[in-house]
Amino acid sequence: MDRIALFDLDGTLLDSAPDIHAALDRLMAAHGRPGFSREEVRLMIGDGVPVLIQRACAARTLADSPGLVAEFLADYEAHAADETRPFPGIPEALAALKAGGWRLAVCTNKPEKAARIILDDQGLSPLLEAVGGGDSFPVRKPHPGHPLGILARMGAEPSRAVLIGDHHNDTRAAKAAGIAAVFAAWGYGGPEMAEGAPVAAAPADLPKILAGMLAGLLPG
Ligand SMILES: O=C(O)COP(=O)(O)O
Ligand SMILES: [Mg+2]
Repeated sequence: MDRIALFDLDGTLLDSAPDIHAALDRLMAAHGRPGFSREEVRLMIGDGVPVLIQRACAARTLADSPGLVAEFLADYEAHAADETRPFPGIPEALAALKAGGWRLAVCTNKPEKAARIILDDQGLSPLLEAVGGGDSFPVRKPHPGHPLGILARMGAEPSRAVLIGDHHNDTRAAKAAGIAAVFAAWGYGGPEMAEGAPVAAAPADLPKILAGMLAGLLPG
């Protein structure tokens, strides 16, 4: 019986804010602007890099442009795995799910190239069947076409999947796609972003919660 766990990346599998913050502050400094606090950066993460840059530019009265996005990405890709690490308990939770027969994939608004750089660096890529980034499809979360596109690549049914994420973009994409959702409370989103989805307090809780949800999924 097929079962698929789709994981969000930033704030769910990875504590990636330190490297995003550092690259964003370098971009601001290069353009004569002050940097941000870590909390400010966490609140700007979730809608992909173009929106991150848009938000940062708006906060620093800097003209937003595709050039700035490219400038950020070139720097970020070179430093994406400097300090970024899986949250404590994530490697163990992924290994337990995999051993329990779950097929694992990533559904992130982070650009696919940067996502793959970190997943390779942290040795997580061999556990994953697919990685769909914010630039891998014509749409991204909260659009349901993002997780549905990944499931289609895997030849898998939405009714057999659970999407685990830390942002309302995750819970909304899952709901619109007919995919079960779990909210990752250890991430960057406030508790209101669960929007009614079951909440996992820590990565170690995932195997049990997902096993319980599987019982509620359609047989097949
Ligand atoms: O890069 C972002 O803004 C968000 O990425 P995520 O979808 O993995 O949380
Ligand atoms: Mg996230």
